[in-house]
Amino acid sequence: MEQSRAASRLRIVLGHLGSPSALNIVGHPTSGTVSSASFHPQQFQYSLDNNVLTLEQRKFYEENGYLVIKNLVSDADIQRFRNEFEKICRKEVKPLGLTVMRDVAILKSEYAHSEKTVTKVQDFQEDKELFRYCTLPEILNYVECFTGPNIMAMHTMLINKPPDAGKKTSRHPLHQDLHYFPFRPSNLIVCAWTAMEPIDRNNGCLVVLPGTHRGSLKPHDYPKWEGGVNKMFHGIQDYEENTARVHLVMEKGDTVFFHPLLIHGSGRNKTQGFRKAISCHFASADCHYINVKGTSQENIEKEVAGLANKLYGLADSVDLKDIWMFRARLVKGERTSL
Ligand SMILES: CC(C)CC(=O)SCCNC(=O)CCNC(=O)[C@H](O)C(C)(C)COP(=O)(O)OP(=O)(O)OC[C@H]1O[C@@H](n2cnc3c(N)ncnc32)[C@H](O)[C@@H]1OP(=O)(O)O
Ligand SMILES: Nc1ncnc2c1ncn2[C@@H]1O[C@H](COP(=O)(O)OP(=O)(O)OP(=O)(O)O)[C@@H](O)[C@H]1O
Ligand SMILES: O=C(O)CCC(=O)C(=O)O
Ligand SMILES: [Fe+2]
Ligand SMILES: [Mg+2]
Repeated sequence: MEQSRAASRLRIVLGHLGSPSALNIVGHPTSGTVSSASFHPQQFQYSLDNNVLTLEQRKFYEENGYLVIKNLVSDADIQRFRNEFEKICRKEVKPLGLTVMRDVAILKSEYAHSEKTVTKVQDFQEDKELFRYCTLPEILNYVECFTGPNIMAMHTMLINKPPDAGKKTSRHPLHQDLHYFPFRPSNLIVCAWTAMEPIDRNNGCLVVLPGTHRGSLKPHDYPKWEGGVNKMFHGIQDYEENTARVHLVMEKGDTVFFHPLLIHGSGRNKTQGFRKAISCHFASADCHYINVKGTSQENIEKEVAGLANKLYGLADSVDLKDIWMFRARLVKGERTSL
């Protein structure tokens, strides 16, 4: 109660921010003045006013760029995602537009099609079962705290990190997801990533550098790893070696929401199991596309355009924007811009 009153006061203080929810004042009007010593408007630039996050959770995200919600997705839902993923691996279903990735270390192996050859599937927006993840009310309830009410699912993945074949290729180098995205503003983008089983340092949990979302987008390129690097797994070349890394140990169903500038990666899978997580990047439909030519993102755009050319015969000059518009899906509210 105390918190929601504080929140409604904040809405008044922060009215100038201009977000629709910031102007939508609910609760008790307050005529008293608010001491600037107890409120720091500038600290609330990464999340929107809402009655979902506690003040503590909101402050944590503002400071750290991520927020873990325990036990958010049910076992029953996770089992359904798992079943559908297995069907995809066995080629019993072939969703339109889906990209199937194999780990660079096992490309030449002789496995039959099974979950043992698939490292990741991307762009499952046409798969009803998997896409349910992006529409779960419990997920969207939190997403809205960052995107506001008009929500687009922009990018989807189910990651099946394989046992490391000895070359450390199962690692994901430290990166910022915004490197891959030609839309802004970054503060209206958030990733939801749900552990489909217990995940810790043994099977390669997410590793984050807290607070790095407050920095800028850094140049990315392939890390110079001896054992090889997966296609498009770009990493940051010159991050602060001294920045504290935090390993996110998660239980099945736990979900982390994180900012697209947060530097993160994941470690090697030292177990014999395939470590599974499902995720979606959401953005406010009010975001706009940008032209990345002349920016540090040009290298990834060229690579994606090259792939589109090879796989679909699209012109090399194809604008990334068109690909994003085509696979983006509205999940709540109105499709205003993206
Ligand atoms: C925020 C978010 C976006 C962050 C990220 O997810 S970062 C990682 C994003 N990664 C991607 O988007 C990768 C997309 N992957 C793909 O499109 C596919 O997996 C492809 C790389 C095109 C492979 O497609 P596939 O149908 O398997 O085609 P092929 O078996 O004929 O292979 C075509 C050529 O690609 C090579 N390849 C396949 N998988 C990998 C790999 N994991 N690492 C490095 N190279 C790879 C393969 O050796 C082949 O090369 P060539 O024989 O043509 O020289
Ligand atoms: N010193 C480093 N230089 C560059 N990248 C690093 C460094 N340390 C970690 N990383 C990146 O961060 C990711 C996670 O690191 P982490 O230390 O958890 O994984 P790991 O080295 O595979 O396993 P572990 O340290 O638990 O044996 C790695 O995949 C790697 O991409
Ligand atoms: O290893 C993971 O599950 C996270 C991968 C990741 O950060 C990404 O694909 O952008
Ligand atoms: Fe990522
Ligand atoms: Mg390490």
